[in-house]
Amino acid sequence: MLKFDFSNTLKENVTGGIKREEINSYENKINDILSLIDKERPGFVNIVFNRKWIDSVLDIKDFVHSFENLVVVGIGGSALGNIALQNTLRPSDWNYRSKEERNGFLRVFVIDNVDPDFVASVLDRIDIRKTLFNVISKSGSTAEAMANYLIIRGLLESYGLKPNKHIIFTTDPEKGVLRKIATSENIRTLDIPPEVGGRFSVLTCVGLVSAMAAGIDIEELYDGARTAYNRTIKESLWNNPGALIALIHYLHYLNGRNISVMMAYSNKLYYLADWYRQLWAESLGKAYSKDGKLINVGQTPVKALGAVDQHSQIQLYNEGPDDKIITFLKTEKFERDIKIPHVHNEESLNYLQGKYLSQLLNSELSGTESALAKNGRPSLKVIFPEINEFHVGEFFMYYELATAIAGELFNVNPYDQPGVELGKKITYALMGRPGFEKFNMKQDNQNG
Ligand SMILES: O=P(O)(O)OC[C@H]1O[C@](O)(CO)[C@@H](O)[C@@H]1O
Repeated sequence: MLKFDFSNTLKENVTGGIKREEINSYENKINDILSLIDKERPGFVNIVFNRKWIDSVLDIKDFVHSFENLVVVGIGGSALGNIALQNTLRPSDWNYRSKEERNGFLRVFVIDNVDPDFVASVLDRIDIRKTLFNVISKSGSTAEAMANYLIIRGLLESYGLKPNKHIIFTTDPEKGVLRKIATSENIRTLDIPPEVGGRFSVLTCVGLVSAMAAGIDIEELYDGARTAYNRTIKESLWNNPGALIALIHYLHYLNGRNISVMMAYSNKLYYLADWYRQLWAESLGKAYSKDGKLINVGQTPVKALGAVDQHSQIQLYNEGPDDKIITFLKTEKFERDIKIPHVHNEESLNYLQGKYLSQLLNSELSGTESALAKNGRPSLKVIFPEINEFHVGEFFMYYELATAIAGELFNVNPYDQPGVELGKKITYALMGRPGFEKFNMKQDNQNG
């Protein structure tokens, strides 16, 4: 199981920490929240207790595996889970490996942004005839996903390839333009459960298709997620990582720590921090409380990579404003390791020669953690015994649950995102979409 270390968030170890008694005083409230969650079973929980989503993906397994490349087209919650799964559970050179080295599994690319240089570079790299595109959009209307869909569709047609042989849609079961096109053109579709928001959707078909395509064990992901759920619902507060993540972040926020840094000491785990950023930001950054009061709450999630950001951010974290709570992600087992050879008879290099890179990286984590603690700065640690499907499934569920619990503590609705709508409407107006003319308030500023 994933391991957690909350000791450096506590007053007894770190001057800026929280007192145990303060945490204990929330025990009843947390128990009430957990009972509510177990009673209501939010959509992101229900999916892992239902085989439907795994089965619907397995139904198209042969079709998916008849291709060499899978390109996911989507953005935000329709992309970040895919990116996290691929980068965490596949080696970083996966897409450069030969088919044999990939054991016949597909290369996976994700086109999220509408940066033309980026989109062109992905499309240049793949043989379109051997490529399946999974266009993912829950709403079926997001401008970036739709634009990139139209581009790949145009490309397929220019090659004389039938769209319904190269595209699948992952979208709402009823609503949206993708559903409409799918019905009229007989394009394969997978459903996103309407009650699961994009940032909570990684374990729906949204993340499962690309995972299966790359040979990731989707059953294990689910096992890990279910284990995390059961532990969160059953365990008492001090043995309950999901509840403690939420409560400790909330209490530190009340003490002025309005930034939540997730710092991974593993390039693979870094992509989980990217996924977490959307989850924590969109879910908890809200203007209004559930009872309609203007509160403007939210903790800004920041991602960082150890040891790289020790040489960029750590000065600030140690000595700058005391406004951060830091989460370290650590792995106890790297897939590979490299021994640093004895090359020089040189005193100042002897502490490195003969050691392993994993030892150096994890020592750097300990050094950073201890230095922060000495400076009174709180941190917690999530420890992966190894980076595998089970633990990644656990991680997703713990953080989704922590977000739901934090939503109750902050008294906000963690499942909506009204703040992204206005910008979307202005974009539609600038691009000339009928019905949005009145939002064209930025026209004068356009193009400088
Ligand atoms: O899956 P969709 O509907 O295209 O939405 C993509 C993303 O856009 C948002 O609605 C707003 O950024 C996110 O919540 C969502 O994950």
